[in-house]
Amino acid sequence: MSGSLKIGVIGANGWLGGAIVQALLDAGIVSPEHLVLSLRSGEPTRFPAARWTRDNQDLADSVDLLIVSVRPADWPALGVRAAGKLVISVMAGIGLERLIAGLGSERVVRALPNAAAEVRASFTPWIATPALSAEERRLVGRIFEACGTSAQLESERELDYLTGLAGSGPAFPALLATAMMRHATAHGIDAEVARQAVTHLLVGTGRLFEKNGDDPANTVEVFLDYRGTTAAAIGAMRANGFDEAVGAGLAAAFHKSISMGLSA
Ligand SMILES: NC(=O)C1=CN([C@@H]2O[C@H](COP(=O)(O)OP(=O)(O)OC[C@H]3O[C@@H](n4cnc5c(N)ncnc54)[C@H](O)[C@@H]3O)[C@@H](O)[C@H]2O)C=CC1
Ligand SMILES: O=C(O)[C@@H]1CCC=N1
Repeated sequence: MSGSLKIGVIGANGWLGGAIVQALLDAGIVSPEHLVLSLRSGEPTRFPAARWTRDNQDLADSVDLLIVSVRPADWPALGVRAAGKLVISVMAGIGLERLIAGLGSERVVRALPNAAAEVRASFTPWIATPALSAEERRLVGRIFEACGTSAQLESERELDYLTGLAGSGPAFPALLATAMMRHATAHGIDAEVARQAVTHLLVGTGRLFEKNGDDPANTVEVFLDYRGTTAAAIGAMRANGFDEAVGAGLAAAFHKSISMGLSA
């Protein structure tokens, strides 16, 4: 199906849409002359060899695969019909039923990449309607493997849950890093030194997890065994509600994913 596959991306001037387009080009899944990209206002800043348009219906009519990457609040006004087309939506919260009804296509995928698609390191859960063929599912897998790694799910409830854990995910280590930097600088540590420290600890921990393929809880246990500084810190963090705060945050994202879909 790929090679001469024509791909259209609505919202390609945005953060995630642009990251996906770059990943598709880097992986050779599409060539620039087979890309049709849309933007709402201004001038395109990237992908000069692609065809840019402001006419989303013309874009949908011109391509084999349509990717919708506008914000959920912009979905109701989009009004694009894509009967007979394969469509991938990366919008948080908009469920398969609404996508099928709005687009007029039965071949729809809901996917939740994250911001790390920009560096080909997104984990992307996705779910497809039964109408997708095995070949189309392989294509969807290839697209999200180009953005990092991916997993096809069986239930939309899992996708709603993972909208927080995976889609919003990079924001949470960033939140931890912000709290650590704030504390360090309040204790007189130079801001640039603190920034380097938290950046390397996030990158380094991620690499260790990848290398060991281990349950993160084992890493925590190994550190607790020293009964030293780390155990003192973890004990104090847990006594102050660390686990409960993370759980409440993920539950809030799960509920928001469902409620956004009802209101958007
Ligand atoms: N940024 C992220 O980390 C993630 C984003 N998402 C989802 O991806 C979607 C896009 O998010 P971002 O790229 O972050 O937002 P963004 O605001 O950077 O990009 C959205 C783009 O869509 C354009 N747009 C809006 N209406 C349009 C229309 N009618 N025609 C053409 N273009 C139009 C906007 O001008 C903007 O450039 C959202 O639905 C979001 O829920 C999902 C997971 C992660
Ligand atoms: O925050 C949101 O609503 C989604 C998930 C990450 C970006 N957009």
